[in-house]
This record gives sequence, C-alpha cells and structure tokens, in this order.
Amino acid sequence: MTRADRGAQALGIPGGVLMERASVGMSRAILDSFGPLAGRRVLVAAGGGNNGGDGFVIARELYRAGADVAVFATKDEYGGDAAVNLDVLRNLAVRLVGRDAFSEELAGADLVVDALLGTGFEGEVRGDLSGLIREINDAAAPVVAVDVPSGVNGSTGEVEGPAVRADLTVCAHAAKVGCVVSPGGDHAGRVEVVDIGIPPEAEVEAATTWTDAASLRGVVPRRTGAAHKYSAGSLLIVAGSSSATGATVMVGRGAQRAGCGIVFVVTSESAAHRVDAALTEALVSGAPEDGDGLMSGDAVEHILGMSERASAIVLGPAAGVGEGGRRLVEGILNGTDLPILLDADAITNLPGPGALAARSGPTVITPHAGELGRLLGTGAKEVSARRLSSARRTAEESRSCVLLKGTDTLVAEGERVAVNSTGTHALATAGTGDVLSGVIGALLSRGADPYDAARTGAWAHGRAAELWLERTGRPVESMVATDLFEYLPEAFAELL
Ligand SMILES: NC(=O)C1=CN([C@@H]2O[C@H](COP(=O)(O)OP(=O)(O)OC[C@H]3O[C@@H](n4cnc5c(N)ncnc54)[C@H](O)[C@@H]3O)[C@@H](O)[C@H]2O)[C@@H](O)CC1
Ligand SMILES: Nc1ncnc2c1ncn2[C@@H]1O[C@H](COP(=O)(O)OP(=O)(O)O)[C@@H](O)[C@H]1O
Ligand SMILES: [K+]
Repeated sequence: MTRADRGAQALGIPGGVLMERASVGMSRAILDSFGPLAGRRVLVAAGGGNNGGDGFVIARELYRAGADVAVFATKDEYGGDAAVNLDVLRNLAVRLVGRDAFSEELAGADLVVDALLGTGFEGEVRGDLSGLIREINDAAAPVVAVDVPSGVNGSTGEVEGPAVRADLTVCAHAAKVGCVVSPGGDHAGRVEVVDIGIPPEAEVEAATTWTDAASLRGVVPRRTGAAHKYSAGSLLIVAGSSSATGATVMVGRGAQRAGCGIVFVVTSESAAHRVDAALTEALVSGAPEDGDGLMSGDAVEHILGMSERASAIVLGPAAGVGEGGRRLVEGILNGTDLPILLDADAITNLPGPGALAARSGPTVITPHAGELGRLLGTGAKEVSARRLSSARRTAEESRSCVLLKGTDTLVAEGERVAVNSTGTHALATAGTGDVLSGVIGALLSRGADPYDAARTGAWAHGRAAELWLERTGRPVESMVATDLFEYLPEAFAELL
C-alpha cells in the first residue's frame, strides 16, 4: 500500500487528493452502514499521522451530512495534509475536544470513528494511545475503523497489545492483510474497500494476495474428451487405522468430487473392508499393521508399489502417530517423486520442516495451528499470534507449499502468500480438514502445481460450505463435514 501510495504521488497526484478521495469514499461507506446521521453524535479519534488526517476529512464529511461531530486529536501540532484538513475543521461548527473531555464524549456518542493508527503502525501501542483504545472498546457505540483497526499491524495481522474492535473497517484502495488474517482480522468486523484513484501505473505486485474466483481463472485443470480414468487424475490415499476409517472415507469422497478419475486407498489391513464398503468407486487395499491397528513401517513397500499407478498421494489423516508412522512417512517421502500432500498425523510424524526440503517432488502440507506449532517446536499459541510469518517461515524451511488452516486460510510457497476469501465458521466441525485434503489431493493428481492446487482447494472447500449455508438456510452449528460433498461440484462450477 505504501509503495502504491508513493507511486501515485510520483505520477503527480497530490497526497492530499488521495486522502480526500479515500476519506470521501470511507464517509459514504459509513453513511451507507450507519446513516442517516443527521442530529446523531459522532466522535472521531484522530492520531498523529495520515490516518488521523483521514479522520479529519471524515469528520468534515459527516458534519456535512448533519451529524453533531466532535474530534479528539492526539497531537497539538500537525503537518502536511493532516494539518490542512484539521485547519478546515476550525472554520466549521465541529467541536475539537481535549483528552479531558474524551471519555464524556465517548459515553454520549452514537458512532465512534477510529482514526488513531493505520498502515504506519507496527509493534505495540505506545503511550496514552493504549488507554484510548481500551476506552473505545468499552464504549457502547458502534465503531468504524479507518483503514486498519488501531493496534493491529496492517501488514501481518499481528496484535501485540490493545487493539480497537471495530464493527466496520473501511480500507483505502485494498483490504489490508491485517484486516483479514487473524488475530487482526477478528478485530476488523465487516471489511469494505474504497477506491482512492490509484492509476494502474502505480499498482504494485503484492507479496500477499487474495484468492478470489477471478484469481483462479484458468487454474483448474479440465478433463478433455479423450480422457481416461488414469489421465483424469489418479490419487493414492494412505490414511486411517483399524479404529479410524471415517477420515479415509472423507478424503476419498472429497477427491472424487474434486474430479479425480480414480482413487486408490491403502489403509490398515483390518480396516480395509470397511473403507471399501463405504467408498464404492475406490480401490481399497490393506497394508501391514502393528499391534495397535496402525499401518506399520513395513507398509512402505506395499504403498510404493501402489503408487506406481498414481499421479499424486495424500498421506496422513488418522494414520496414527508413533515410530511406525514415522518410518512410514520417511519411507514414502524418500521413495517417490510424486506430488505428496501431508496432513494431520503425517505432519506430526515429521521431525521438522527441514525433513521435506530434500524432496525433489512437489510437497504440500496442510496443518492447523496446533500441528504447525508442533512441527516448528514453537507451539500453537505462537503460530496463532503470527500466522503469516509462521506460514512463510515453514514454506521457506521445508521448500514446500504450506496451507495453514484456521478462520482464515493461508497458502504460502516461496515468497508468496495467498489469503483465501471463502469459508465460514460452519467449517469448525470434525472432518472438514479431511475433505480439504482430498480436494487438494485430487487437484494435484490432475496436474495442478502445489500452490494452485492448495489455493483452489481452499477456495472450493470454503465456497462449498457457504453454498450449504445459502441453500439450506440451516444454522451454522448443524453442518457436518459430509454435507460438503453435495456442494463441492457447484463450488467448482463457479470457477470453470
Ligand atoms: N497519501 C497517503 O499517504 C495516504 C494515506 N492514507 C492514510 O494514511 C495512513 C498511513 O499514514 P501514516 O503513514 O502517516 O501512518 P499512521 O497514521 O498509520 O501512523 C503514524 C502515526 O502513528 C504513530 N505510531 C507509529 N507506531 C506507533 C506505536 N507503536 N505506538 C504509538 N504510536 C505509533 C506515529 O508516531 C505517527 O504519529 C493509512 O492507513 C491511511 O489511513 C490514506 O489517506 C490514503 C492516502
Ligand atoms: N471458524 C472457522 N472459520 C472458517 N473456517 C474454519 C473455522 N474453523 C475451522 N475452519 C476450517 O475447517 C477445516 C478444519 O480442518 P481440521 O482442523 O484439519 O479438521 P479435521 O482434522 O477434523 O478434519 C479447515 O479447513 C479450517 O480452515
Ligand atoms: K485506524
């Protein structure tokens, strides 16, 4: 954003014009959500930078819309465009209030505009700003954040101290990463984007991008008329144990609904007949198991034999954690160059991200914060606090594609990270991750590269859940993972 901003100014567009356009657009969005504001009390809290400058213009616009506007500015002296816009307010019947009157104004406000900190903020909030943020969060009135909720790092979503909890965040030019990646994303409320007039010459390629349907155009492999079941994608699923068959079935169904031509399954010997009965169209075989009913290291030979008929492998869900599992994972990683997706127990059985770096074949891992915390040795809390950097670091150390699950889903590979745009908390139910593995595995088997397979899989999986909600009108709490199968085809149809 900073580079795009500078680029626009280098083309000759004055910063003040950008600020005006941003703030006029933001004011319109505020009025659309909370208007009409005639006679209503609005408190604008403005910080010392350009985010505060936006706040001054918004104060002017809401005043023009008839609101009774009070502005608290954290600095005594301003410079640049912010100073110009503050001076305008002095000529209007907008009340400029001091710190002593802030709390009282807040108590009487119908709407609060948080323009304390924007993209220029990082680290932990210093000084009296923490107190202001806490007060805003305790107030009854709805809160609109300008560009980024103050206290949230707009570039990463990290939150190190107090941060505003907004009902609406209006972003200039593009949604800021911090408004969608948690924990920052959990502070932003609804996110709207307003155009501020940045011309294409000033657009920059961002390292972090947004996976929407448009960004996936042409990415999903199509089946041609001359296809046969093997050329349409042949996936080998290595999953489950004698006491856990459901995960395997869900990976298989997910893969079939994502267009895989043929699904092979290898599971524990004693579980094979149950998986076979549940997955009509798949070819299921049993592999040697240990005393606990988990596939043992001895299963490697059988699995590598089966892999000769496959174009990709999904390894992991419910396969069990332990010495046998570690030998299994190691044997398969070293034994084939096929694209491999590792999920769940297969991730836990890895000694560390470096264990994947030596592979010559493409690798995708799909951990949630707990699994990634174990893999990195940092713990789930640290991963959840720094999702973007955790995913990036893992992608770098493993030289693999990393899909980090959660309320937002990140896909990191090399220098790039994509933030998924679909999904709902209806997905917070057991087994949805297994379905996702199957979907991504199918796309790998059909020849998609790991980054595209992971981005597309996450998008279609999230979209299927949204479609289930839209079509059935049922409460989020009643979704079960198998509900996704009916809606995956429709989600893919939207991409084709
Ligand atoms: N041409 C432009 O530059 C445009 C800027 N825009 C707005 O300007 C914002 C960026 O402006 P700035 O770069 O001035 O940055 P900010 O206004 O986000 O923040 C800078 C201010 O925050 C203070 N600060 C930084 N870190 C702090 C910390 N840890 N604790 C307490 N205070 C801290 C600084 O001392 C400074 O006063 C955007 O978010 C957006 O709202 C928009 O108006 C669009 C155009
Ligand atoms: N609150 C939420 N909002 C959106 N998506 C969620 C939420 N909670 C979980 N998900 C998604 O649901 C899936 C859960 O996967 P996982 O935890 O591996 O489940 P399981 O292992 O039971 O299959 C992931 O794709 C995750 O991103
Ligand atoms: K802000």
